[in-house]
Amino acid sequence: MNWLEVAVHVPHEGIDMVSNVFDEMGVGGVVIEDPALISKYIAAEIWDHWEFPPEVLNRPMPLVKGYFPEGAGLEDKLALLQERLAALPLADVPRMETKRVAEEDWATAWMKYYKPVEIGRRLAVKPSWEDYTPPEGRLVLELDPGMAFGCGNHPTTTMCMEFLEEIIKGGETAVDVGTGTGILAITAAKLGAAKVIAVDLDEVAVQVARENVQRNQVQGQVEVLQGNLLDKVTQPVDLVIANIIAKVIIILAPDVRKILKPGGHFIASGIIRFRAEEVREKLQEAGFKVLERKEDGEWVSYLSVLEG
Ligand SMILES: C[S@@+](CC[C@H](N)C(=O)[O-])C[C@H]1O[C@@H](n2cnc3c(N)ncnc32)[C@H](O)[C@@H]1O
Repeated sequence: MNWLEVAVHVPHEGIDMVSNVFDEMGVGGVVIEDPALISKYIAAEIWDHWEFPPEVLNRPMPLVKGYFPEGAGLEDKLALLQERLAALPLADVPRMETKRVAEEDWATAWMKYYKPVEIGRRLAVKPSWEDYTPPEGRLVLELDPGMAFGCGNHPTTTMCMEFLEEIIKGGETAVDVGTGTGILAITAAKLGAAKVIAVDLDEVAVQVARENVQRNQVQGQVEVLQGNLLDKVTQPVDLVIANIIAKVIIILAPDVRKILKPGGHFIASGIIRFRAEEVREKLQEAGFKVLERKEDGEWVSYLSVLEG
């Protein structure tokens, strides 16, 4: 099925009114792009990292977008929408723009961005729909990311994989906090970890990670659980991996200390560069010695060890 995207340009005070018009017409999944709100969030440092093109940030007015299925009755729906927008108590009638969107573009557009990628000295990640023959000696992870994060194409993930390659000797127990697709837990298992608990808050990620664990036949080593940070973990482990964000790493560090065996490692990633020193201090305060720092673009990852 194809869809018609209707973008309505509206002043800030009209955003809720236009969303409500879409809702009343049975249009679900309304998208709001409000440059003032985005700028406010950026200024308040609510996001560690953001990527908005200048045309979104500099747009003079917010946009409210709704999606109509193409087919019989579309003209009437658009006429009704126009009528309802004209009746809103706003100084000017909001301007409307339309664009066709093909269903298959939505469903599969992201797939073209995922290609097989070789990571570190011994690892490779292959999306499940791509053909790839690894060079001798590379361990291949086969992943289908679905709606979860982590297909080996983000530096925060690849830096963790490189650390895992360095420290896993075989037989370790580990926890992967915020597992997404399960990529880091599966990496640890393929490198020889004996037991990995992979946790994510998001039930979609948990489902995707479980499928990827099966796909890579590491179900004997990796257990995927839905949970908040370390709330499902009680046993002491040799290694904790967390690729989340700086704020969460800071909160997590004292709890990681509680479940790590003495001399255990903590791989912390997803740290935006401007918060990297603050994270290092918090790691040290929590009793960790930072062994190595990696950086790639705006992102920093630390490998640390529990002292004492
Ligand atoms: C940046 S992704 C990392 C995914 C994967 N580990 C990787 O390295 O590519 C962060 C993941 O952490 C999960 N997450 C965020 N907050 C969490 C929390 N409080 N407890 C557990 N998981 C959390 C998110 O749902 C997301 O899947």
